[in-house]
Amino acid sequence: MKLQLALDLVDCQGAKAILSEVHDLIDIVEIGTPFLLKEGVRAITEIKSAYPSLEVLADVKIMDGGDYEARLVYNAGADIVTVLGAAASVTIQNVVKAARACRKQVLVDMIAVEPIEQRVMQIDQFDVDYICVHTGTDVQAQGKGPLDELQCVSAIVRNARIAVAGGINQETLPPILSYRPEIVIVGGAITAKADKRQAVLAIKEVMA
Ligand SMILES: O=C([C@H](O)CO)[C@H](O)[C@H](O)COP(=O)(O)O
Repeated sequence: MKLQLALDLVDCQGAKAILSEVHDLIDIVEIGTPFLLKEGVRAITEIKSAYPSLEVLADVKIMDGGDYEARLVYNAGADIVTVLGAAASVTIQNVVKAARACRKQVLVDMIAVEPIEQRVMQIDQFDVDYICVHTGTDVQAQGKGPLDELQCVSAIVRNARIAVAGGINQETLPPILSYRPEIVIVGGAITAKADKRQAVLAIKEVMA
């Protein structure tokens, strides 16, 4: 099981400051969507150059132009690229082709896909590396989390590995772990804390 740290509301300087505190404790660093919108793909290159031993996931949330956008991001240094489960199947399949050509990986973000079951079963046939159950920040604000969808998706996925994201913290993590996701994605529960290293250590203690 891997811990992915999502860096969303940062710039390159802020991201490097956080990583200087916790880089040795995490497995994957996510260049979050707001971070990418703010800094562009150069953020991927800067972070990968600074921390080459970390896997870098670029949360570009590809919705179209699967081959072009995936290659753009892989060439910037990303190890994993995200594509939306809401995108056309051909878009997801084009991202997978680009990933295999670049010897990189694909995570399909199921954010806001309803009903999720049938679409997950379709996508699980596309040779994607990860399928991510994800409760977006706007839906989190309505008091919702990823647990119910994770229970459903864990029961039907046969090929892809499972990732989970959406407001995960020390308190909400234990029931999530019972479904043994391959990647646990945590953002605000770490980055909003004054002592980020202690926050990561607390999360890892629950994961152990
Ligand atoms: O992908 C994310 C969201 O859509 C904002 O871009 C976050 O990185 C993801 O939800 C993890 O962050 P937290 O929900 O703060 O743990």
